[in-house]
Amino acid sequence: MARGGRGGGRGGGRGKPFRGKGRGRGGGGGGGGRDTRSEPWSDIPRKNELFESYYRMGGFMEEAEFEKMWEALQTDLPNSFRFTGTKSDALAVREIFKQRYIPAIAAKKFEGKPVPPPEAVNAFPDELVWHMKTHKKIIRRHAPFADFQKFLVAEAASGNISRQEVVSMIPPHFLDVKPGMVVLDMCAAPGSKSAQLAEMLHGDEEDRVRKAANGESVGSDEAGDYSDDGRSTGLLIANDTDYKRAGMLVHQVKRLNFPNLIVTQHDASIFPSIELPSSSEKKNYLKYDRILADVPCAGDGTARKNPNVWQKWTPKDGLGLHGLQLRILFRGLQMLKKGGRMVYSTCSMNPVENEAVVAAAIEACGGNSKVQLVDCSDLLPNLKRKPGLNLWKVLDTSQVSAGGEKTAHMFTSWESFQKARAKYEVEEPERSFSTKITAGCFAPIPKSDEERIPLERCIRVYPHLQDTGGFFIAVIEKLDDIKVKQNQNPENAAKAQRNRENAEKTTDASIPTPEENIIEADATKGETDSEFPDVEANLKRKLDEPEEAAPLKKVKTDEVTLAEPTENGSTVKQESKPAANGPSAILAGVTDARLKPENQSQSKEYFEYLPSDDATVASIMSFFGISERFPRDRFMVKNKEGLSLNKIYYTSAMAKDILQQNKDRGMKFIHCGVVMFVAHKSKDKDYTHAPWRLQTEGIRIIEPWASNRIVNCISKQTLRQLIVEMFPKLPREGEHGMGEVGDQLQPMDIGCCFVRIEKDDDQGIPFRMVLPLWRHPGSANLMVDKDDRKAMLLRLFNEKDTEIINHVAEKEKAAQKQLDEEMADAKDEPDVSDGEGVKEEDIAEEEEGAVATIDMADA
Ligand SMILES: C[S@@+](CC[C@H](N)C(=O)[O-])C[C@H]1O[C@@H](n2cnc3c(N)ncnc32)[C@H](O)[C@@H]1O
Repeated sequence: MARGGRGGGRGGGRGKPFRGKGRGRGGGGGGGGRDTRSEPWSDIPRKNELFESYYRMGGFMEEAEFEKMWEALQTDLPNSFRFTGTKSDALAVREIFKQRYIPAIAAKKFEGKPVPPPEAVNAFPDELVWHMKTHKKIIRRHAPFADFQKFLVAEAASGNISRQEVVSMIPPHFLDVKPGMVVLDMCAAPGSKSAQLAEMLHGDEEDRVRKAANGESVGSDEAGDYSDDGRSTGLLIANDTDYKRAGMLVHQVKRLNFPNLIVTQHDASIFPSIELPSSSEKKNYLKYDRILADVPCAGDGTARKNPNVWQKWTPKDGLGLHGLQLRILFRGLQMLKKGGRMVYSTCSMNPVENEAVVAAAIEACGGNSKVQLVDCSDLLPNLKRKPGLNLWKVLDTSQVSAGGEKTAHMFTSWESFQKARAKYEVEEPERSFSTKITAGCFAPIPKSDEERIPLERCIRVYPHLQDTGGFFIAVIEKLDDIKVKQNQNPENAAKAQRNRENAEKTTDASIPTPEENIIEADATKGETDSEFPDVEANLKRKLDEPEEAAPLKKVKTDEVTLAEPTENGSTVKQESKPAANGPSAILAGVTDARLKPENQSQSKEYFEYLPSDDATVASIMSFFGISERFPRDRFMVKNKEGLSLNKIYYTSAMAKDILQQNKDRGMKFIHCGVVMFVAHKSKDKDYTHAPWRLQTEGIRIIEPWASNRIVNCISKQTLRQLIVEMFPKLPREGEHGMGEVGDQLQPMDIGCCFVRIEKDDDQGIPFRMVLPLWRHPGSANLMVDKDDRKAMLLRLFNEKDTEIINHVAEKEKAAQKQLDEEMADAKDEPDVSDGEGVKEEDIAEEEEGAVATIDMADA
């Protein structure tokens, strides 16, 4: 259902996704600071000796592998995009793209050489993901690229194409989401993966709803749970802690028109337990079938598009983020259902942010018997990948204030690090070691085969493997409830609290001071595992520019105990004491946040449901002849008073349960609901019996259940007329006939209608569309804005320069011109023309059309 009218676009279609500047991964953590990829940065040398030395020396990959990766990092990242929406719709748009643009581009030469056309990325199924190596400058300036670029921009604005980095598309594929599942995206902004997850949850719902409305049976099968009369019963909660980025997330997911989607703004490491209605005294909390933790990271895998990596990356970034990453992953595992699946991902290649986090989280959960890494070699089989690491070194990034030979050191185990620290405590007490290094940063040393965590099941995607960015993915399944550890001994509790505070400081201090960026250490021959030689000069490098403020500052751990919400909301207690500086200490505050109910009053959004017998809803349902089977109790308004004033939204049953049950608990819900009806304000008494308009956003949800106000547009030429003319005339003295649509509209009352356009291969209509249309007294107006009309003309008719005609506006303009001229010509004359030729009715219609256009944007 989700997507809207599927005509000009998918509901509003106003947003221009993936354009302009956005902040990079991590919202500011290390290399994930401000993303300047849309700015020219060819003058920035792709050099960062720290980065190079760290990856060369860390034992993360073979020398030859490293060389290939390094070479790839020196080159620009191909542009990539994917076709979005239901599979059949996505395939249809892909076909237009393939047939119309690929041959023309393939025949093109630039400066005498053939230009490589866009290519399907074969790591993904059905040729739905493409990338293009041709430089943007060529694409923008030269036909046929310019035409193709126009198509890309129009379809991206309409929501049929999504520009997204290839590697960023991988994690949702490993999550194996099916309709009916409850899914949480913990760090979701700007929302490209949330969009993928929503599509997966949505499945082939629209076909099923139509079948259900026609009386055919649909329900649950292997493909998913559609038991809500063909609708997918699942839910997606997309969360981000950062206020601004959460705003971007709302903008992005609003376009999906998915009634099963809630956006929240919480710190994922203390994500609140969401209450569900309960039939008994016992509290009931939401647990998730699937969780994505695409965590903030240092982002060195984005070096091909992100100059910050070259300018600012230090090994300190990853170390600083390890604690937060671990807390987020652990919190996710707590909230996962038994049998559920979680994907942890970063766009960093640093094991401290990757395998170390995964291993520490698995250990903290109680090992392989509780949560286990999944072997995903059979998923996306064409994806070129490398196994996760079982061994790596951890760099001590501290500074030695005393003189002496300055060398940074890498350690392979927590023990050797501790030993070195102990030695220096005696011999050189002023020598400091990085406080960010914890036991969990090191590769685990298993006591037995059974205990061994098969980290090779993690997935590493390196830039040179298939010309992408770098990425890390781990897929974890929850086998059993996690019995989490808690200190009951007050001394231990106090210690854990101190450790927790240190861990917080550690995380918050992810913005390095200039001194901290100077990695210097005395040689500790024989004590450390290896040295990090020959980087003295670059280690002393100063970072003058402060990093962008990181959302990480918002990390708060309000609770001391380790707690997993159980079925009854209590916490599971006590097992053993945490090792100081070990993962347990970092995790000591991971639980659901204590919600403050008063937060609710600060919330900008109200979500008030209308009663199922609401008179306004009843009149709308009756006007459009909506089947009794369509639920009446899921309509919502967004004002405090709960009145149906301007807009009526629709949500799924589960979204409603959650919003209502948690209304006064202090949850920060910042978006939910698809706008379904908008009040049609007019002084004209003719309209008062039909005062609500259908909206592109929600039209596909309700249309299968309608029996009134349906107009079938059969001919592609009629459709073209409806698109090109803003106000085509209804049949009247042979003027603007509007074909079969005009005939059907003629006997109808004034008000809104559904226009159905069925898929028709013979005519070149690639998929089914449903669009709202307002029947005026003498004309009709497809309620689709100009940009979407242009996108439809390009997609369906391959017309790129056709002007949209607005007879009413033209007449009004002509009348005004005439009026101005007459006034100028006859200053002495007492009377002026009254704008002959422009009928008042037409002006009114134009004004209403304008209102409709504005409202569709759902400002
Ligand atoms: C790598 S980005 C996520 C990208 C996103 N998954 C996508 O595909 O569009 C990491 C996000 O984590 C957010 N973040 C940072 N700390 C967080 C925290 N403690 N809780 C939740 N989100 C956090 C950042 O604001 C940032 O948007």
